[in-house]
Amino acid sequence: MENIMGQLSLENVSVQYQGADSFAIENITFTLNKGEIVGLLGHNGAGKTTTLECLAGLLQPTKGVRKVTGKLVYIPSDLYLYNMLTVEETLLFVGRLHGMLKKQIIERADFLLEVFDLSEKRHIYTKELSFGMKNKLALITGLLPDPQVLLLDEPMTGFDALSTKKTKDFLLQFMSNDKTILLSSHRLDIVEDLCERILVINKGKLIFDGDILTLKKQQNVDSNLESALLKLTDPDQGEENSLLLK
Ligand SMILES: Nc1ncnc2c1ncn2[C@@H]1O[C@H](COP(=O)(O)OP(=O)(O)OP(=O)(O)O)[C@@H](O)[C@H]1O
Repeated sequence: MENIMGQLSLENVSVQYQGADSFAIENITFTLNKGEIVGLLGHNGAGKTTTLECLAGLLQPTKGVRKVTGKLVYIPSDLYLYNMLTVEETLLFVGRLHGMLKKQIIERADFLLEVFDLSEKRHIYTKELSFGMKNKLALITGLLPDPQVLLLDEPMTGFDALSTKKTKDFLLQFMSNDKTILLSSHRLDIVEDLCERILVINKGKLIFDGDILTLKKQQNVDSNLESALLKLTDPDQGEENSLLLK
């Protein structure tokens, strides 16, 4: 891989958790290029979070190599927020961890709080936010340092319809600045709206890497990503599925 900012890859990566008798993910290989927004799909326990944590550098692969260039931010699905900090204090704290100046943090926070309709909550303790608002703040903490690579695990859980629409629009706008996003979600409507390319993990193995349209064509499904995905991950089709990997 050339040293292009915003590129990331896993090469033959396997992870076996301590005490486990099998791999959580096995022999995973893919590259994401600058400017791509890619969906990471799979059933519960398939290995999506393990893959994201590997890319984020939080988990050391048992085997294989991880390569990332550029500033990367990972927002887990259950990001811990300090209860006794206000929304603004949380952003000042996170911004400082990223080496940002106070003026920079406040400017960017003003902008992002406005985008995500949280301006009125800036002096509220995080413990007083609703579930959806906490998840919005988690996403804002990720966007605050303007990373080149964003890894998102179920980023819009608890968002209402308008917030989901605004967030999708914002992420597409964010992408036009040549960012790279890997988005893990069970919300297939969100994935279809944002991503052309998807990675599908099934029982720890990458069984599809390609365009959503290609998957639908291969599975003989006209319009519905859910049906195509269910056909792909149907255990009875396991043999055929391994042939679909590009
Ligand atoms: N800390 C851990 N220790 C041991 N096993 C783990 C650990 N974290 C995850 N696993 C196991 O690794 C496998 C993959 O889990 P992972 O969390 O990556 O799945 P996922 O695709 O993100 O699932 P979900 O959609 O439910 O969030 C599962 O079998 C899970 O039980």
